[in-house]
Amino acid sequence: MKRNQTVLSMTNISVDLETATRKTRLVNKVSLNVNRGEVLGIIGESGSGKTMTCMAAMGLLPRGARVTEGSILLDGEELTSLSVEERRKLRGSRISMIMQNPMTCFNPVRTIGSHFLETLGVHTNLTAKEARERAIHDLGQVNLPRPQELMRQYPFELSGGMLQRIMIAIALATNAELIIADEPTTALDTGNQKHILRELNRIREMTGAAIIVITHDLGVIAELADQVTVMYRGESVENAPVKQLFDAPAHAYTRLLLQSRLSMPNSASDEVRRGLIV
Ligand SMILES: Nc1ncnc2c1ncn2[C@@H]1O[C@H](COP(=O)(O)OP(=O)(O)OP(=O)(O)O)[C@@H](O)[C@H]1O
Repeated sequence: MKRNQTVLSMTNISVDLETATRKTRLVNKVSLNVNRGEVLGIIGESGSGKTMTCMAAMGLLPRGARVTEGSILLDGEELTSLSVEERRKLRGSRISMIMQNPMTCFNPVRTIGSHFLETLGVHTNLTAKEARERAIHDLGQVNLPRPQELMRQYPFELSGGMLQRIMIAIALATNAELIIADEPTTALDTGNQKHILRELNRIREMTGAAIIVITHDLGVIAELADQVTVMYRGESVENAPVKQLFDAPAHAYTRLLLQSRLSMPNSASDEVRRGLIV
């Protein structure tokens, strides 16, 4: 697969939420592409539809919400016509998700090793011994100390930053083609934010995975993204290469977003942002 090959292509995707009394459009005709080895950043204010767009790609929309129009292609394969079971199989194997709050993604009564081995057992053909070796290797790859010991630990014994890195290691071990990271750095302190950004960057270089990063943080976009989609009220108002977005934002909302974030203090990537924008 070549670097510029499209991994995920969403065209005119709409998501509607239907209740007994009314129908609300959460995502309106959004189109986006992400290529192999590239990072697409999705930015926009709270409630603008960033997560729902990605959940549509994952096949994980909340109850009552569904994709009502458009196409979602993963390596050219249409996902909207797959069954629930077929979509489930894609998650964890070809598509991996890194959640904002990793604590909620791990079962508190199971060890890290047990989570890892279950995922590898379901999504790869590795033997139990190979899976264990792979898990230990990939935990080391994301710079986690003492991976053997980690395999025996429980989620509550670890920090949010470590759990984020474990999720990245699981994505690495399953060779996911597409990784969706929803606010991967929001809950972390500055040091851990930097680690996560570095790991995501390394993964796309090492594996060629396509990565979508949902974020409020323009510093994260500046550091990581190749392409950016700006969302506003359920719509994608601008799609642009990262440099173009910062140098010559085309949409009024993007300009507003850049201005408001420039005047906002603090964030792990402030220095990056300053370097790029000021
Ligand atoms: N579980 C849910 N059930 C129904 N509607 C939802 C659910 N989660 C979000 N929504 C609605 O979908 C719309 C888009 O929300 P979404 O979570 O995609 O926004 P977002 O841009 O990701 O926001 P944030 O940055 O706060 O996560 C909003 O109107 C929101 O109220």
